[in-house]
Amino acid sequence: MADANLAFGTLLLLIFPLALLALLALIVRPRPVKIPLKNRHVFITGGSSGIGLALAHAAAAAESARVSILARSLDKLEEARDSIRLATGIEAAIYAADVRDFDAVKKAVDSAGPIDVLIVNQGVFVAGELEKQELSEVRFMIDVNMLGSFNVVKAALPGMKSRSDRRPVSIALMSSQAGQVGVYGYTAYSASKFGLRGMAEALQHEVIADDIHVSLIFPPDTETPGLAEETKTRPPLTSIIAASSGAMKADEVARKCFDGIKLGSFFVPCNFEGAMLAIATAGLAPQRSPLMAFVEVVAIGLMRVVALFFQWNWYGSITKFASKNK
Ligand SMILES: NC(=O)C1=CN([C@@H]2O[C@H](COP(=O)(O)OP(=O)(O)OC[C@H]3O[C@@H](n4cnc5c(N)ncnc54)[C@H](OP(=O)(O)O)[C@@H]3O)[C@@H](O)[C@H]2O)C=CC1
Ligand SMILES: CCCCCCCCCCCCCCCC(=O)[C@@H](N)CO
Repeated sequence: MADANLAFGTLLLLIFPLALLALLALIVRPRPVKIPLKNRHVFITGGSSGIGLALAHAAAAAESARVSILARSLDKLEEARDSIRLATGIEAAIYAADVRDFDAVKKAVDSAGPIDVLIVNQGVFVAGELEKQELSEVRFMIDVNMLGSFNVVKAALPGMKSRSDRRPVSIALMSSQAGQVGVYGYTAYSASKFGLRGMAEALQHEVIADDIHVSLIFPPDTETPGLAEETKTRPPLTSIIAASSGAMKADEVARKCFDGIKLGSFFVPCNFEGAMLAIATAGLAPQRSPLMAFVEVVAIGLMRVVALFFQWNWYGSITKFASKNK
């Protein structure tokens, strides 16, 4: 009897997880891939400031053959180019264009030449309750963050598909943890970032046959000029909820991005809270790592409990604020 129990226990504890892992290894899609950075062309939108600038520095340091950055202000682009040259000796190509202007983006992308790693990073954020926010601000965030990303991908895709270098290539979209969970003060911003997820999932279906791999990056609050500007007018509740996830430095985020891009990871979380969010919001996202798939399957129930605790805490803060302001 004791033997039977032991055997049964061993079966459950050992064989079941191993069988699950083996099954997942057979079915995870897309298949595992390695995307080399060395000697390749990395094109970064919003590459003149914050996370984008850190990405440009990291790409140059990774011995990319070429680094191109695109943003609106030529002054900031030139400053960025100088700082990249100073730090790495690499001369980045700069393109002044607004992502809302498809023709301008197309012109920049065409003169930059075929792209191996496209990082669609530009973004704007103005926090505020929808009731107080102007519709022009809502439109601004949707236009730059979402439609702007469509413009960039649409402009770059033909060249990426018809590349002569047959090695795998990457399209990475900069979302945010506010693109995984709706946050007070971020109705428009969260919508613009959640939108990128739908785009990324569908796009991956469409481009996998061309060996193009989509990544979706989810940083927490990150120390950048953009965040410094945003915090001046951010509602206290937005800051309180955002502080549930530890703040990061731009170059730490950049490092996580390239780790994820090189493995073709669909979700790229950046910190521990991000890893929990990735599991809690896995849904039907593609997953190419059998081990991560295993962790998702095993931990998803527990992560739902953790998520409910976070919401319990956030609704507590919201209620406290509401009664204070009555
Ligand atoms: N910082 C944070 O806390 C977090 C940021 N993110 C996301 O990371 C990305 C970068 O953010 P961050 O580094 O903080 O931002 P910054 O404001 O520091 O930099 C934004 C970059 O985007 C460019 N940009 C803005 N609007 C446009 C436009 N219409 N066309 C072309 N380029 C544009 C800016 O240059 P210019 O103004 O000259 O055009 C600049 O290079 C954004 O998508 C943001 O949503 C995600 C999570 C957290
Ligand atoms: C399983 C559950 C785990 C839960 C962890 C939850 C943490 C969520 C915090 C939300 C953070 C939002 C940051 C937005 C950053 C951003 O994009 C702005 N700074 C604009 O740039």
